[in-house]
Amino acid sequence: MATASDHAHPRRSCSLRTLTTTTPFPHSPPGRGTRTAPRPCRSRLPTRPRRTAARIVGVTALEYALLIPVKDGRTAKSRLGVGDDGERAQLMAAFARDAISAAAAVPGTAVHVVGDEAALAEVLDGLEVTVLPDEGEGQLNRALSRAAERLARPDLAIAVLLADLPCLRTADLASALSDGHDRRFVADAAGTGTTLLVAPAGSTLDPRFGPGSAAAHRQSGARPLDAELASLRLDVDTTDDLEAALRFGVGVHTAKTASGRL
Ligand SMILES: Nc1nc2c(ncn2[C@@H]2O[C@H](COP(=O)(O)OP(=O)(O)OP(=O)(O)O)[C@@H](O)[C@H]2O)c(=O)[nH]1
Ligand SMILES: C=C(OP(=O)(O)O)C(=O)O
Repeated sequence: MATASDHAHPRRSCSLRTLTTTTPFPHSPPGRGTRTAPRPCRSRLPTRPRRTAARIVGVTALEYALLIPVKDGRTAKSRLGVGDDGERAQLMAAFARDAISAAAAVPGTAVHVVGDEAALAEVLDGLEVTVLPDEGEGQLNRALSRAAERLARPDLAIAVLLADLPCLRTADLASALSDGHDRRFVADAAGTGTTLLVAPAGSTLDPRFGPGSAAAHRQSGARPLDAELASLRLDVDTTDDLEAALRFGVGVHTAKTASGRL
């Protein structure tokens, strides 16, 4: 179960855009208000977001479905030269928990992890996400396209955030999601990969993740976001990346898990 110390975010309701109350919300963009600390919720298939309820309480309605693909920890982060398979799996889980915790706090956004629900049970324990099955047969882009098709709705934008972003700050993600209405992406710090792809409502996601994905997304017509968005660009694939992330500042899970490992 996630605790109140998860990125210092209070927990939220699974029905989105919850109620106005008194709990401060540390990483919210200015003026976005506060939240309750409701119960976490997970299910295999998402129900339609309850927008009516959001309208009744007069706060932000659902605008974005955010897909976060997470691999089974046993095969993840093979390029990370830290520890054995088990330790790498623990680090990957910590990166994912920090990224998901920050993402789940963006107003108007529902987080859907794409992956194997049973294998990820511990990683996702207590987080406010739904889980969509990985139907990609080993192909990340296929898994993302299938998940997007499951959620498709004319008024819903769909975005993909990779899970290896232990530094992610809610404000950076909120800023990127609200920067325009076109199909757009955020390149990683190296400029070659992609950490976020956003497809506006009514468009096709057309994900092109993998080696050289920044160029591939640009060629597909997506617009690169040029704002700083530092915490959204620091993906961790290698030990050097992890060191850079630790220097920048990681979330609580990664800080704890990485401690003494480098
Ligand atoms: N569900 C799902 N997630 C994936 C798949 N491939 C990659 N991911 C996730 O996508 C994100 C980016 O992937 P990579 O950086 O290549 O991560 P990785 O495959 O664990 O790392 P390497 O083994 O070093 O390539 C990470 O959050 C992965 O967990 C896939 O086939 N299915
Ligand atoms: C899948 C990607 O991530 P990475 O480069 O971290 O493997 C990507 O950037 O498209």
